[in-house]
Amino acid sequence: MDPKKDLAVYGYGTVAWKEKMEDWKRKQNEKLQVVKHEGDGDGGDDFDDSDSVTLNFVRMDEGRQPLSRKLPIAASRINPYRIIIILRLIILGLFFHYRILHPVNDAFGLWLTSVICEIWFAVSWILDQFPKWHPIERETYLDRLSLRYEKEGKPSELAPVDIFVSTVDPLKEPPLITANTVLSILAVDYPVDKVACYVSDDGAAMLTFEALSETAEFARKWVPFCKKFSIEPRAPEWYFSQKLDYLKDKVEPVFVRERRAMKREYEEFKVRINSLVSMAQKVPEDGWTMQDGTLWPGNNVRDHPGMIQVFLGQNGVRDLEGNELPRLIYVSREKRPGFEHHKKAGAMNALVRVSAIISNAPYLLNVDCDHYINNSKALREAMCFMMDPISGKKICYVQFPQRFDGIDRHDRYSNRNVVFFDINMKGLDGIQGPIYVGTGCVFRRQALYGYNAPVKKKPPGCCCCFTLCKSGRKKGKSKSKPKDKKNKSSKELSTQIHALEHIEEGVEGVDKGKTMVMSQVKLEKRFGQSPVFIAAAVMENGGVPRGANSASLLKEAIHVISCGYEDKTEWGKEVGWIYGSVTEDILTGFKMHCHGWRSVYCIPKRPAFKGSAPINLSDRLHQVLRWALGSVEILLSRHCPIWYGYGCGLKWLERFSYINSIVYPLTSIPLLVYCTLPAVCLLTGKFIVPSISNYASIVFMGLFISIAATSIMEMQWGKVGIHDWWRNEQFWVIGGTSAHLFALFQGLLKVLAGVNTNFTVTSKGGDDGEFSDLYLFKWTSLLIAPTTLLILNIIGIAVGISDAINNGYESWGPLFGRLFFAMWVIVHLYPFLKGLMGKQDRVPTIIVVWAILLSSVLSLLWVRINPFVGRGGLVLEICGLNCD
Ligand SMILES: O=c1ccn([C@@H]2O[C@H](COP(=O)(O)OP(=O)(O)O[C@H]3O[C@H](CO)[C@@H](O)[C@H](O)[C@H]3O)[C@@H](O)[C@H]2O)c(=O)[nH]1
Ligand SMILES: [Mn+2]
Repeated sequence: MDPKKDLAVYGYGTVAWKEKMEDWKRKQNEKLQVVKHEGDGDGGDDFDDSDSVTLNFVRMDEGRQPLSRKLPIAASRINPYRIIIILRLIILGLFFHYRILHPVNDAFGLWLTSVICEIWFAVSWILDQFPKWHPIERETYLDRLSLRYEKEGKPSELAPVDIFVSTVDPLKEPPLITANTVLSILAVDYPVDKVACYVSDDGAAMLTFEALSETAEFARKWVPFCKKFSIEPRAPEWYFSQKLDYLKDKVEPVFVRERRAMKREYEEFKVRINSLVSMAQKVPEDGWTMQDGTLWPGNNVRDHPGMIQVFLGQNGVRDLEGNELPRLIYVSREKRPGFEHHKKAGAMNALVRVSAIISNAPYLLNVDCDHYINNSKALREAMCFMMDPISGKKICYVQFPQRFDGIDRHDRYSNRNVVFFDINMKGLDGIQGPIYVGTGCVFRRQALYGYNAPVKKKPPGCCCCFTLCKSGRKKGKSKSKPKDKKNKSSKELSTQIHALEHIEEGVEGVDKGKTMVMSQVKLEKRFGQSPVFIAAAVMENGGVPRGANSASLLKEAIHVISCGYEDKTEWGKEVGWIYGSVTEDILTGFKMHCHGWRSVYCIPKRPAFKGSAPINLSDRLHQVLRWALGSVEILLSRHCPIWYGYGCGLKWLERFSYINSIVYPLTSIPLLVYCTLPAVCLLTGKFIVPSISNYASIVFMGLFISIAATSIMEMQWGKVGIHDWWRNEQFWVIGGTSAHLFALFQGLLKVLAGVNTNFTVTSKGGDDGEFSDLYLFKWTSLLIAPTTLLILNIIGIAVGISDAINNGYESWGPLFGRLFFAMWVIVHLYPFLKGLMGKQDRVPTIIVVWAILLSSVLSLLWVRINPFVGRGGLVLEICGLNCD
């Protein structure tokens, strides 16, 4: 807490005031102690009026404290880290100075190629490094949240949240997994009337529909059980598979009994779901029919009407204990041939609109169907930021890290992504906030509508305003008189982003003034032709407009999920999830940061959400292929962060990071080249550096050490283990030489030839055995490049060593560098090699054939052409030194 700023905000303007307050607080505390003590003494509830007033004061005071706090990384950790970064930068300069002035005379091509690669690596290092300059962590105070918003005897004032679950293919995303996610949502620790769960079914599958119906029924037993015994996690599959001895600390017998009964109930539920799944295996000739005999409207996945079904939260359905349940709503948006549906982003936007009509909560949480709530207080954690009266207003979303279940112990393919989630994202949080990663993220609804972040304004009831802000003063006027718009200074106007020029003042004052300012026509152009949706969209604090009956609302809800609804509107361009990339997440978050919002990274001790990840090599490569492809799509689009959105709220280090997250597929080319160099060197006996001087070896060593040192220090402040770090390094090479490379070409194809990109959903393993999936092998052309690299380098090593044996003692010295270089490639590709071998320690023949073919062709070509070996004319003699 910054006393100068934050205290002023709370109305304690001066330091003297603050001291007085502290003094008062201390006295009150002492008094409270006494009261408590006496209370204990005569066993009594004999608080008199003044005592309870005191108690309330203390509570009120606590309730007024900020709901969260920034924890900067300790200076003793971060300062040495920064020094090393600067040193590394200087050494890098010296390194290039040397490299460029010392070409290899007899292998000029080799030298030039390697230097070009190194320059690219250096650039991408800078893009990656500097956003980590000022990492922070955060702490939340859930008790203060509750003191402030859940006053005893009054209805809870916590803000409502609409929760979105996306699912598309019940075969790859088993209904049991989706059901678990939904159950964990329905049982979340939050007032039930403030939670609504929307499940988007992009596959229009009757299986999903029926599984959801079963889930709703089971929730009536499951939810009261969770709440009664405060169990964690509230996804039954994961709760019951926890390997802990719940009988150890002599738990209540009631609990033991009910747990056993519940476990049986869950088993039965599972049987029902599984039988639904097995029934869904073979499609009847004339399509599916529902239980009441009518044809399932979604029989044609690409051509079906919009469907909405409210499962819970209406008609007085209650749980077994008679309590209300959160709402549960099934939504499958309309699909027609000839209409682009925009994959997940499109599905999310449909949900944004449906939910605006049905519940219109001011906050949204979105999760993938496999990301269940692992910490039932997750929503409260997010609210500690969003509902903070001072800092909350500027926050567009609270992102939680993705954590995973069911990953092999060694995390062979770096599925956990720990380096990204625990180092890079913390770094970003210190700038303008983490990027959005597609799941486990709580949004402010208004931020999704494409508004600008609010500008700082005078806090209400504060005598000593800490900033003077133009817009804050002007607002009062512009509300009453739209004409005043012209008076706005042009500077202020220029900070507004093009698409929003006609919208006054961002989010604030939506309730009161905006409807008047913005004409209905403009709103319709922006949000589409639904008066009900528009009425909901302009309400800053959510809530459903009064006087609407549910039948007409449902009709409107169907209207807003129709396939043509978004035509000629700003959906996907300025509003909602942004279209144009299969990694819609990066783009959507980027747009918000461009509007000046900040996001927050929240890492509760108990992970808030958990999901699954593909653990076999082929699926994993396809996943990173999709991610990289999404990045290339952004790179080549108008939203490319290199060009887009200057003069708006995006901070430059934040921009660096966005640039980094979309140009990384380009690194695959220099990486591939660099990984073939050692083999080339070994085969030709040349090297990328001339035999080096003492000075050069010091620079090289320095670079090496500084690289190691920055990594080690990052691991320290990020609390990442060496193992996770190393997996990340390895996968950087594996992904870089395969998936990223492919993505680059596919992305170019898309732009040049208009080939459409697919969203290949990753299959979420069912509950089958222990990591059997890890050894699953599926042939994919993604495997060719890394395999070739591996074989080339192995051949290189063999050739190099046999050469040295032939040529005697002296040739071992220079060989050393080359061997080291080649080994560097091989150890990075090692997990890949393991993946190729599958379980039986045998590489599938097709790969061996391909790889041997390719590498021998390359080696032969090599001998014929030999382009890197120096050609007299080209040799530059710049330094004139003859080092040996
Ligand atoms: O047409 C589609 C395609 C996908 N999805 C949903 O998108 C989600 C993510 O798909 P998944 O195959 O699990 O992708 P991952 O690579 O695991 O997902 C990460 O990366 C994606 C971006 O590529 C983000 O959308 C995800 O939120 C993020 O978890 C799933 O819930 C799908 O049901 C749809 O709703 N409609
Ligand atoms: Mn996933």
